[in-house]
Amino acid sequence: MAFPKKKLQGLVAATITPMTENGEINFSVIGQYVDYLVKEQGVKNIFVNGTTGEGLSLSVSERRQVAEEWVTKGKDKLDQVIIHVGALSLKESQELAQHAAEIGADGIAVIAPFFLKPWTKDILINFLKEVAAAAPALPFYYYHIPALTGVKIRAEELLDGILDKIPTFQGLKFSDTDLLDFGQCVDQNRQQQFAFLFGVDEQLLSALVMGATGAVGSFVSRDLSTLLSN
Ligand SMILES: CC(=O)N[C@@H]([C@@H](O)[C@H](O)[C@H](O)CO)[C@@H](O)CC(=O)C(=O)O
Repeated sequence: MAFPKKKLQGLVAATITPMTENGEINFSVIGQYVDYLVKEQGVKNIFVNGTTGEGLSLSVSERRQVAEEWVTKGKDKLDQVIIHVGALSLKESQELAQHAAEIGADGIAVIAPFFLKPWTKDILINFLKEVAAAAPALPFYYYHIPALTGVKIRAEELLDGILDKIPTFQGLKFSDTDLLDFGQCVDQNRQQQFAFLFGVDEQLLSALVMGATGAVGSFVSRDLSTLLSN
């Protein structure tokens, strides 16, 4: 069991998935990418196969290979590698979660299924719970991004009692502009020590004031990492 694990906080880089001109994944540059993030940007946590990484446009096989390459190249250089394993198919999501555990990732994140959508909190939680159970030793993060999934269940509602359903739940990647919802998530879960990772770069300062413990974003810079480490 990996718990308790070091809390995921500060700046988390949402990595792009490098491609060749032919549309194949360019694995050969991932090692350089790790060095760039660590040495040039001062960032040691990454979020792989998310929105920026276009995980949902990759095949399951590609997602597995990309995840593995980041974990391998990040070994002894990165602090935490979080793999987004959300998918429309529960089985694919579970396969990716299990794979993330096998390769030694530090956590998994999952978005809500976005075609046949969960229409209640309980339906969504049940989906997330099944995915989390496929990797019972890995910290689990819910990736709330209603503008893209169309699943508008408020994060604050989802978090209420979540540990009873998902014991590995460690935090929230909040990619929405509803700061009232975000503030209520933070306020109502202070005792739980969850990670509250904000995902809308343009509103990060406001989110920090409201209690964000970190940020997952595509715009990373040394200035931001300094800000977040203070
Ligand atoms: C929708 C989207 O791409 N959001 C970005 C932001 O960093 C975004 O690029 C930024 O706020 C500019 O709009 C990240 O939250 C994405 C992200 O963390 C991910 O790749 O999963």
